[in-house]
Order: sequence, then structure tokens, then C-alpha cells
Amino acid sequence: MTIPATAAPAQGAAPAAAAITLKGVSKTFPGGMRALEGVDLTVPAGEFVAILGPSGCGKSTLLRIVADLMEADPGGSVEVDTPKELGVVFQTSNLLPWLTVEGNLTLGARLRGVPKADIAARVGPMLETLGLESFARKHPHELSGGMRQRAALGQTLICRPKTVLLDEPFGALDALTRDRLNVELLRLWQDLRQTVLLVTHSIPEAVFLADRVIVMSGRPGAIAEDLRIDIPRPRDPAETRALPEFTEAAQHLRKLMGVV
Ligand SMILES: Nc1ncnc2c1ncn2[C@@H]1O[C@H](COP(=O)(O)OP(=O)(O)OP(=O)(O)O)[C@@H](O)[C@H]1O
Repeated sequence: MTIPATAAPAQGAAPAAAAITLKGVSKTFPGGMRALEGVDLTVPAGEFVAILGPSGCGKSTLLRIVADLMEADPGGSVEVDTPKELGVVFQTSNLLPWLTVEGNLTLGARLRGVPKADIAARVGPMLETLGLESFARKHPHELSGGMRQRAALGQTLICRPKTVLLDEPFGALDALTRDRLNVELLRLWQDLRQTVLLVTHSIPEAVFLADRVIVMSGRPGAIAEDLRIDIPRPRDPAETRALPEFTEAAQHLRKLMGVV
């Protein structure tokens, strides 16, 4: 069992309530494929947690279980503090091809019950944050892959979900766009203080973004390491990457994952 790396709260401060609590979560697919084995994980509200692990170790399965898109094996438990306020962005975007970018963002918010006036007030700033303001009237097929992914992120974040599950949302992007979106994501997170669970294959991305990095072992996936990233915020990409704490954490994770 992994001891959560949650920092002790400052004296007098109440500890943050848990947004996600997994206890003994396992998953066996029909045919006997065991994808997860006894995962214990507590994520306090407002924490940014990155999940790293070898391909096929069950990261997406874990996210799907948290999102209630898939059932875990009987015996374990999954608790999400505000299941109705959960936003999910997967590797492939869910944009509707017949709607414009603006239409997709608006529909996303409308389906989640965001009041009309709030939607109208949020669409413009969200498009601007994501660098999509001049593509508001374009349809998904007229966008680059990076733009589509940004729009998909906007479609979820415009609803201001309390908990955000991100499954490799930037995996298919070029390094520059990815860096830029990382910065935007952090900025949005710092404003809204959502709970974030991000699956990534990038060690630098995990260290730059997260308060905690969870490393999963190979299949069946279990938690092999729960590493707290004590790098002050706000984090500037160039300054953060030059910090010894950044290098140290990244090296530790590379070693652990056998990428040297
Ligand atoms: N619906 C399914 N039915 C059967 N097996 C599945 C199903 N979904 C996933 N698996 C298997 O479960 C294991 C974990 O898959 P999962 O997609 O969670 O891994 P992952 O860590 O997210 O991988 P990657 O990093 O490559 O995206 C894999 O071996 C996969 O083949």
C-alpha cells in the first residue's frame, strides 16, 4: 500500500477534503486481462496529480473508473466528491464535426447546465486563453490537431468542473504547442483551483505541472511511487526547468521508469 504523499497542512489550516478516494481498486477485463491491481489513491481537493507509467499499465483504465465510465472489480471502492462536476478530456477529442469551435464550446457548457449568460461571458475569454479567438467560426476539420485538442480542452474547462480528468490531452501535439498549453493549463488551474488528474507519458510535463507524480508499475498497474513535487508556484517554464529540484525529480522518475 502506498502512503499518500499529501503534505501536512500548515498549522491551524484544515486539511483539504479528498476529491477522489480509491481503495483497493482492481480491474480484470473479460478474458482475464488484469489491468489494475489494488490501487489506493487519495487526491485532496485542489491538487494537481500527474500519472506516469509504461504503456498498457492501466492509466486510462484508472481514469475511466474514476469518471464512472467503467466499473472496477468488486471489492474495492471509488469515491468522487463531486461526480456531477467532473470534466474529462481524452486523447481523441469529442468535438462535434457539424458545429463550429464556438458552437462546440457553447454546447459543452449548455449540456452541463451552465446558465446562458455565463456561457456568453465565458466563450470569448476561453477562446482567447487557448489562442483560438480567430478560429471561433471554423469547424473541427478546418483546424490543426493541436487546435482541435485545445478546443476540446476548452469545451471541458468552460464548464469549470471541480475535478478534471485529462488523458494524454497533449500527446499528439508538437513540443511548442504542448509547452504553451501546459502554461495555459497551469494558469487556468491557478485561477480555478480544480482537482486535476492528468495521465501523461512526459516526465518533464508531469514535474512541471503537478503537485504530485504517481508512477504506476507495469501491468497489472499498481502504484509504484507517489512523489511530491515541492517546486514553488506560480511556475514559469524556463525558470522551473532550471531549478535543481526539477532536475532531481525528473532524474529520479527517469531512473524509476528505466529511461536513462
Ligand atoms: N475494453 C477493454 N477490454 C479488454 N482489455 C482492455 C480494454 N481496455 C484496456 N484493456 C487492456 O488493459 C490494459 C491497460 O490499458 P490502458 O489503456 O488502461 O493502459 P494505459 O496505461 O492507458 O496505456 P497507454 O499508455 O498505452 O495509453 C491494456 O493491456 C489494454 O489492452
